[in-house]
Amino acid sequence: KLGMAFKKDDNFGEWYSEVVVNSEMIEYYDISGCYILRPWAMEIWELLKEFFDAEIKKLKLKPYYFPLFVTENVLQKEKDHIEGFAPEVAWVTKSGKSDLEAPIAIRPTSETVMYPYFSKWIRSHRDLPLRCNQWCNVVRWEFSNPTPFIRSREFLWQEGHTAFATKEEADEEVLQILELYRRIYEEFLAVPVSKGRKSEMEKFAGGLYTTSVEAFIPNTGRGIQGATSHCLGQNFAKMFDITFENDKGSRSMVWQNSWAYTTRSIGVMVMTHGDDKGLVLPPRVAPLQVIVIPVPYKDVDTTAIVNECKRIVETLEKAGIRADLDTRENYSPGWKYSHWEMKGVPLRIEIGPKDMANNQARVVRRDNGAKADVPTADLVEQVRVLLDGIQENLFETAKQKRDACLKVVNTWDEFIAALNDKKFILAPWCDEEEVEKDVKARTKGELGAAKTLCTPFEQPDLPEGTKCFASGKPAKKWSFWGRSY
Ligand SMILES: O=C1CCCN[C@@H]1CCCn1cnc2cc(F)c(F)cc2c1=O
Ligand SMILES: [Mg+2]
Repeated sequence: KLGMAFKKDDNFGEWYSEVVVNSEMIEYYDISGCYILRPWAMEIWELLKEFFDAEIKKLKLKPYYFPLFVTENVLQKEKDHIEGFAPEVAWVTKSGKSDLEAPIAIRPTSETVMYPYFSKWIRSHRDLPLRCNQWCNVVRWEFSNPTPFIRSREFLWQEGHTAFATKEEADEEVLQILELYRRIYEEFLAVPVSKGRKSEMEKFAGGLYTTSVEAFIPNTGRGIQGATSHCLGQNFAKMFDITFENDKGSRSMVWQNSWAYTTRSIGVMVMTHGDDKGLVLPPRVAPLQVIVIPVPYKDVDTTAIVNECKRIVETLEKAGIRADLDTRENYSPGWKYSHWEMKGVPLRIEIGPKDMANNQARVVRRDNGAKADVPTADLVEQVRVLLDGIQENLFETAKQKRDACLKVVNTWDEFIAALNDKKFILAPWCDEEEVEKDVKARTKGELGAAKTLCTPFEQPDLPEGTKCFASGKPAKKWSFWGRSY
């Protein structure tokens, strides 16, 4: 099937669903909220994982794998850790025809699975820091509208869980990981994000503080959390008795962090860069960076053209560029152009008789459609330049679009107008939770309520006497507000 039935600016939901299927990333599954991730998605996940895993190994993280299952009493260990989450927990209650003695939960996150063993493994300060990361799936039986990559009942993620002797070490690592998440989004997925701190109401209830990278989807005017890095303080050390003998011979509780990014990141990339021809892939995460297509001509030697295409692919692959050719006889060149545009391949190379005669290649960019005739002798160099140019252009374009949606407001009326205008709102806030709750109450409705997305680390100047947009009280900080996913 070629071409898109829905336009991105007309029907975003249907457009998105069509792009992820037509680009062969996703196959819908017969259980709601569950999706099949096909190679075109998994290869992107693996490219991100390759980068992130290498970076956390530099930070001395060790790979672990903990069980998928957790007992009821362990999961319930701490009320405020999973309070409010209970409806999302999936349970195994039978094996075959017989009931299990006690129901077993499928991990929605792994704190309660891991921390009893952290308690066992950490005895003295020589056992610290403990740095554990696992790549796995988690299950959260959510009921709000399921969306491929963005909100699914099972998703893939990495979850890092670390323990330190001091708060300083924990605080430092929280930000080191957050910077890696910024790089995942900005340097690989070409998606601009804002680093900041979650409010007391929006943070992970079991932790001390939460930092996150926040993205924004202009088409829906919704913020979306890209990844999160929590300092847990000593809360879980207290719950799970994770202590160590310090150098004074007494016992101290450890300081812990936990952090994650998920396959949601792929969905954010699709939403950000996709267009009405389909997916648009940033080269650094493109499973295929160049597709070479022979353009045969009547009574011209097709074999020579195909051989030239093979030679070009080999040359590009030797240079570390992910390239392939499409020699399928039963499809026209035009059909192939549309197919590989739908899949978002950053560069297309067309080789026809004229190109052969002139020892050149016709190179076409997916992001802006620009065409160039490149001498085959310069091809590797030019392809590298073009791929870097596409990566940069996608990021800058996304940044400009996101910044065009940014609205600084100072009053309630400005806030409501900006909210209804699908803006990414920056507003002065008195930092009172009651006010946050009040804004939620006053903005709830069909599209969901507005909430704080994060308080950006980069704070604009806050002139003395600036009032909170919602309460009129003295503002303490600038925060991002908006509807969200
Ligand atoms: O966000 C992270 C990073 C990786 C490790 N976990 C933390 C906090 C997860 C917060 N959270 C998030 N969702 C949950 C859903 C549940 F069903 C449940 F039982 C518990 C949770 C839950 O604790
Ligand atoms: Mg949730």
